[in-house]
Amino acid sequence: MTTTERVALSAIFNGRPAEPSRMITGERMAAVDANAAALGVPQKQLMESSGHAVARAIREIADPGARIVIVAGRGNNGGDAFVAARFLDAYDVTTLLLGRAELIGTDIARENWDALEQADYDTREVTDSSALTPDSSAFDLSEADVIVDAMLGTGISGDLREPAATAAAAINDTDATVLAVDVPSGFDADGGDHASNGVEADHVVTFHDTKPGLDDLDAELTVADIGIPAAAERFAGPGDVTLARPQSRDGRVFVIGGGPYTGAPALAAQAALRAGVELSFVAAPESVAGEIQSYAEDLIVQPYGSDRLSPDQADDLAETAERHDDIVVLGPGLGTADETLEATRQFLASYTGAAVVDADALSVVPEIDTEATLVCTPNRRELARMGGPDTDSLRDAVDEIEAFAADLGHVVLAKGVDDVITDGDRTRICRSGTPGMKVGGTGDLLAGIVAALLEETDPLEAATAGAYVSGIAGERLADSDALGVLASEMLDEIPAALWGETDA
Ligand SMILES: NC(=O)C1=CN([C@@H]2O[C@H](COP(=O)(O)OP(=O)(O)OC[C@H]3O[C@@H](n4cnc5c(N)ncnc54)[C@H](O)[C@@H]3O)[C@@H](O)[C@H]2O)[C@@H](O)CC1
Ligand SMILES: [K+]
Repeated sequence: MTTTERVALSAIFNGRPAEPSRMITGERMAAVDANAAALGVPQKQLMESSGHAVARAIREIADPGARIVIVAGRGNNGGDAFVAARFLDAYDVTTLLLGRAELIGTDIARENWDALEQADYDTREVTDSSALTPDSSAFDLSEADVIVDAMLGTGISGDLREPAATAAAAINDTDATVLAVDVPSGFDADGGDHASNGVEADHVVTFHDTKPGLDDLDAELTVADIGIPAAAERFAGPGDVTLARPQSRDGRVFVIGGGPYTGAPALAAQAALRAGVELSFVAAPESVAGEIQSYAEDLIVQPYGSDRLSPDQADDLAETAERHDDIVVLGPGLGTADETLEATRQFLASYTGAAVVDADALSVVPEIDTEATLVCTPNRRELARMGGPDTDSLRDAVDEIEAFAADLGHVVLAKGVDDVITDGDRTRICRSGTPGMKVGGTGDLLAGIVAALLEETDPLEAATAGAYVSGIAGERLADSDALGVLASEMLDEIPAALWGETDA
């Protein structure tokens, strides 16, 4: 079947006009799901939609009265199928759970299992997967017209382990039509690989968007709309934080800043430490190194012999950052002296690693060809000076900012009341924060947080999560009408904003 036919088929199932769907990884899907929950659409509601979509697909391929066997795992993929069973009263349905019901892994899947039991549906726990093999008399899978594969969804990677492996072999052995829920069990929705011992499906009903690699399988694919609001993808939320949250204390941030100003590099470097990096370095002129160090004993300040950054230091700094695989923050407090701007040009021309570019260093980015991976963090004024739109409301200028980022070839995090984060293709808006955060130093904080998150994830995700976390750090300090927040106070709130409950 061609992609166009698949899209057309999915339109029939969804009852909406065919439109080419985008691709989403399983990991990002979980983030969008968490964002939806924070917007008031809880996952149990999405599970209900998913189950309903599976039932609709079954009605397309099997006549009433047909024998349907659901083989479910103990995760949410199984939960979707428990829901589907309730929509299939016109069929002869048996739901098999691989394992014991007490071990169902999530509340929402368990609640849907309990509902089946209490409503007297035909449910069975399979504690010994050999019960499913063809020579077993315990359960005859071969009687099924349709087998629903709801063992494993987007929560897995690698070859199937037992009992799923035996069950998959038994399913593949039958002549029944196999319909997979979300992905065929064994399919890695992040990498697009299919385990060699995975389920071979004839139909796949996947949710929200197709997943990488699904289109290449020899199966009929339906993409079902399950009612996730577009805002769950568009607006930064707690799911974005989960994606970018550091899992271990790791990595080094290298702030190149200071000269005319000293607070800015110190704030950026401290924010990176608060956001999980192991070491935070500041390369700064000798004349101000002591002052920067005096703000925080946690920083490692590396002085160079001049009053301000100049081309003499550029190659050395790029070489040092690359040797240690540092994430660079370029710009805080550097000033706009000609020789400093020349030094930032030279640095970016030779540097090939990752960097957050902020403040005075931003103006050179449009003129420079660089192999570095950059996240540029302009405020309104800096964005206009770089050649982007000049606007009061970044949100109204989203399309222009997106086009600007596409042209620039780097991720842009434009800072305003609502931040706009874009790589020129994918674009997000961040609404967290308080009016009081319109104070000196919060931009430096954000640069440091994004740098730390770049250790963990890709530039767009790091910038999105960084913007959200910085806003939550501000919200934690003050009611939205309190205008006295200080960036230095926000530092202490970063860990809770990043690792605490962010969806309250
Ligand atoms: N994310 C979303 O937006 C939604 C997800 N839903 C469903 O939830 C599913 C994801 O659910 P879960 O995250 O609970 O994960 P799964 O239901 O995919 O299962 C995860 C379980 O598989 C086990 N596992 C991992 N690797 C394995 C391997 N190689 N062999 C055997 N077992 C393995 C893990 O221990 C874990 O218990 C989706 O595929 C979809 O069906 C839907 O309910 C609706 C919304
Ligand atoms: K599945």
